[in-house]
Amino acid sequence: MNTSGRALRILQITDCHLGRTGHSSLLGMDTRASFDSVLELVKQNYPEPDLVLATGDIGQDGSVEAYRYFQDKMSVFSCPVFWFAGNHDNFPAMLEVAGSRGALEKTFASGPWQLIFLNSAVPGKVHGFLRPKELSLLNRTLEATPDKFALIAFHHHPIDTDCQWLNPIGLRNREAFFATIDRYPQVRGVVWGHVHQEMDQRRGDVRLLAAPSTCIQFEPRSREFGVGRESPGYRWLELHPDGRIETGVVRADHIEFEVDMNSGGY
Ligand SMILES: Nc1ncnc2c1ncn2[C@@H]1O[C@@H]2COP(=O)(O)O[C@H]2[C@H]1O
Repeated sequence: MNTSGRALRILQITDCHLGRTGHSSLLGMDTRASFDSVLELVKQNYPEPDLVLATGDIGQDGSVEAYRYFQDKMSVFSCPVFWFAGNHDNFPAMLEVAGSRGALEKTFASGPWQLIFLNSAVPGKVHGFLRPKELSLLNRTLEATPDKFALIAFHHHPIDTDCQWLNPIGLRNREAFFATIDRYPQVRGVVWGHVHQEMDQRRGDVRLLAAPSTCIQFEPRSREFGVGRESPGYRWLELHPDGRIETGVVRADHIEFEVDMNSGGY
């Protein structure tokens, strides 16, 4: 592997839950306003990523307008922006707005790194599942690129969280996913959204990472659904030429957001 050169800088934004109009909200939070605040923060702290990765639940109501809003906002970045579906998304509407597969491509290679984006959404369901087609793409790509480090992204969590209520709605066939990546020592990271909170764990040499939502947060360590007090935010990742991943989460702590803290779900 070529271990010289600089790191590939990635911005991960996730679970934006954007709606059809400027008045759309989730549990009382204005999701366009919180998304805009997170992007303001990105502009100040991480203005020139090499790639933006939006890991699902970009829209809340499946409307074309929500994806248009997202796409317009992404035009501030001069780098490639990749997005894929979560359980709340509407793939045909995403495709209509994207105009071509461009932003919805499944793989991207840069220097010593190979990125693979999978669709874990199951129509009409909240939980995730990687269909044989997705696992086969994963397997094929990893087999073809043994000389590149790999980062894999999809929407649903492939490991349990410390929130009991979230565990049944993660990736259901996680064993098949891990059985696949265990055959490829070049895999260095897996990133996802869905859990509306930060996670950073390891499984051997593989970093397992989740990012906060750009809108409401879920309360960590809770048996039942609970809204978290933390602010919306984003994750940055730097993929180094020697296979190391540096990463962190930044939150919009300076802004007051309205959210219904007593909600029992949505
Ligand atoms: N009280 C609840 N109990 C279980 N699941 C819930 C509850 N409220 C919402 N959900 C679902 O859990 C999902 C977690 O993330 P999503 O934003 O995908 O959408 C959420 C809802 O579909």
